[in-house]
Amino acid sequence: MVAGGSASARAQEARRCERELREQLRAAQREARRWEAASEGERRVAAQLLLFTRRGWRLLVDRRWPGTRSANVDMLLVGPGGVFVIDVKNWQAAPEAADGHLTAGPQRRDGEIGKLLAVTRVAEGAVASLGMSPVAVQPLMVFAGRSVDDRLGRVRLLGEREVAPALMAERTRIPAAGVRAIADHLEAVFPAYEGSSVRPGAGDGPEAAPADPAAPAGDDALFDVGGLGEAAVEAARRGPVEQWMTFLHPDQVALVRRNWSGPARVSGPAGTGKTVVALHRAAHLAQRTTGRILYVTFASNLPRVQNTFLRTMSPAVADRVEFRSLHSWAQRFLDERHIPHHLHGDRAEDAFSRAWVRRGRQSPLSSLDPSPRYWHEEIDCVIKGRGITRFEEYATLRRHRRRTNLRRPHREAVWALYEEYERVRTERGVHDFNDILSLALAEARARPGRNPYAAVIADEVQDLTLVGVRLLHALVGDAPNGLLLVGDGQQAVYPGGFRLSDAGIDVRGDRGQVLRTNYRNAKEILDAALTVVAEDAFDDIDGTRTAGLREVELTYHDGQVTRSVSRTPAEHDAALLAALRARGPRSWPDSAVLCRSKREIGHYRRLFAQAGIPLCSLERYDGHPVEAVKLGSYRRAKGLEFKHVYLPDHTSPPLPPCADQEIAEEREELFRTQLFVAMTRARDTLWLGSVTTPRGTAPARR
Ligand SMILES: Nc1ncnc2c1ncn2[C@@H]1O[C@H](COP(=O)(O)OP(=O)(O)OP(=O)(O)O)[C@@H](O)[C@H]1O
Repeated sequence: MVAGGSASARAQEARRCERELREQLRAAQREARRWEAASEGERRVAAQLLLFTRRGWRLLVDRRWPGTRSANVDMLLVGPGGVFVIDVKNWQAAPEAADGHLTAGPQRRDGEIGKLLAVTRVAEGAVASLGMSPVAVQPLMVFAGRSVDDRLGRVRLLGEREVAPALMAERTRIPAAGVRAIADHLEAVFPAYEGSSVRPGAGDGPEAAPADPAAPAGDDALFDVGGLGEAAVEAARRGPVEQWMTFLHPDQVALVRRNWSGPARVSGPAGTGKTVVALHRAAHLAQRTTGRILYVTFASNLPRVQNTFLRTMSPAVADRVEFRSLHSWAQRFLDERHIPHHLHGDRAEDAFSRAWVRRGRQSPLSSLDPSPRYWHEEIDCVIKGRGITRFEEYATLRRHRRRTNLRRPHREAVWALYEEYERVRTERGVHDFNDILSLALAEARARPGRNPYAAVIADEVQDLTLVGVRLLHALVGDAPNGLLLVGDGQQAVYPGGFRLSDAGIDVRGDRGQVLRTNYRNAKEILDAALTVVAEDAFDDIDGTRTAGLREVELTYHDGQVTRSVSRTPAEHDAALLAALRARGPRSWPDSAVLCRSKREIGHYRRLFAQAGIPLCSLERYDGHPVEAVKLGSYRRAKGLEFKHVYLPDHTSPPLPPCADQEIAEEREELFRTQLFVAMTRARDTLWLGSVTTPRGTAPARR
């Protein structure tokens, strides 16, 4: 078709839609006119809403508020855009929302907002039993005879003209078939109000309105409420992975809505919906409070992706949830508090190299491991990461997830190296990442009254250091619903570790919750991944020792693991390209190629450019669907997921020589954990490439 032709087809279609809308609105107006006892203004609002019943939505009018004797709910509107709890106002004076208050003329009307919020909570509770997240329930106050489009906290304030376009613009959250089941359920929970003053006239009342002819035939008998979540999940499975969820498991919704009396933790194996719960909770808390919510992770790319998800899911509150990597947040925090700091990773690194030459290379440390890397990690993750400042503390410290048993002379040598590093670093006037967190912690503790958050959520908490967790705790203390830590010790991809008890955080009892159903990985994929870490028991941050091969419940869906063994690197790369091409370009936006090192990433970037396969670096991926294969490291893939994952050359890389067997084993184990994380990013298919020719005997590749 020529360009003009397609434009005219679009114009024709737009005219058809407009005609249809006009007809539907006229019918809705006729229907609203038959409402007895409603004022003219209320009828006009009703007409706007009845319009939606002609498009497959359901409107419940004048319902009893359960648990009260005589209170009523004006309207509940259920449609693809969610559940709307509606209060219609026909006020003499214009409403005004300012400084967190609703006024009309000289009068404060905050009580009306409070009442609407209270009944919204009842509706949330009602749909939670169907697995529907509270983020899909929205309170609306609609003003007859007024033009308004405003917001007061969670409540949207709309005039009679604004309400229909606003609802029309809502993104689809509930599959068409689910609308009826939810409405039926709400109809039972909120019974018809006996003393109703607004009644639809006889005959074709709003609930009798014909369904949208475009919607799939809704046969009540065929549709059971229990299957609602499943239907939604199936629809999501077909869409891009970025699609967000409205339906969770009722147990997950219970965690989202739970009232915790202090800090809480949600843990569980890979793919069990921890992030989903954390994001829905962030939105839920933002709906419940007027304060800000801080949502942090260790990785710098993940906050962007999570921000995009939350914006799609719950745009109304998105501005009050701040997604940050912990280090970038801490730097800004120091700026705001005018605390001088000078983060310079390279110069700090250089200071360490200098210290190693002076105090490490000739010390007993090099007989255990001659490469400085292990000792740098010791200072980073064990000493500074845990805020150790005195040798006596370090001398007897239990070094979590460090296998080598360092005796006193080694610890003394590490301490001497640490002190030298600190001396050189200070001399150069630079800070490392740990210093930034320590400075921020000191400031947060010194002036706790100025900490600005109603709640803090840390995702992938196992990757944070003890000082990082203490810092987050200092921001909210033990306030109810203040701190939520989300993560899984089995996915700790950095050396070292800590216990929550070291941070003075107590999550015993119902404040420590575990999710157990994997919703992401096909069975074949999870089995392959668990085989990698089967022998690696690990200590979780609450101190529990857990076997590597964990019991996980699976939600069944088909999947495939392909192992491709090549003789040479060139053959291997050809096999990778062939696998990507065989699945076809339409699969590429949902595919990721994950690598062990930066060098490999560079290699595959060049290879894909030559092959004409579009790429998007995980560093730049922000959670919006992109027409490209994602490329990044195992660590950068943390917290993300893809339908298809390709792991080229995935077997353990040759590790640097090391005399100490335990250090060598620790490195191997860390690599296995990273590989496990990379493998569990795959939802439907996993491609595992390997090369049999020993390195150095094949033509050099990278
Ligand atoms: N109740 C549910 N029904 C269906 N799918 C779900 C449900 N809960 C979560 N999911 C899906 O499961 C996948 C994994 O969820 P999520 O990323 O939150 O898991 P996670 O525990 O944070 O994983 P990881 O620790 O591996 O990063 C996502 O695709 C999510 O949409």
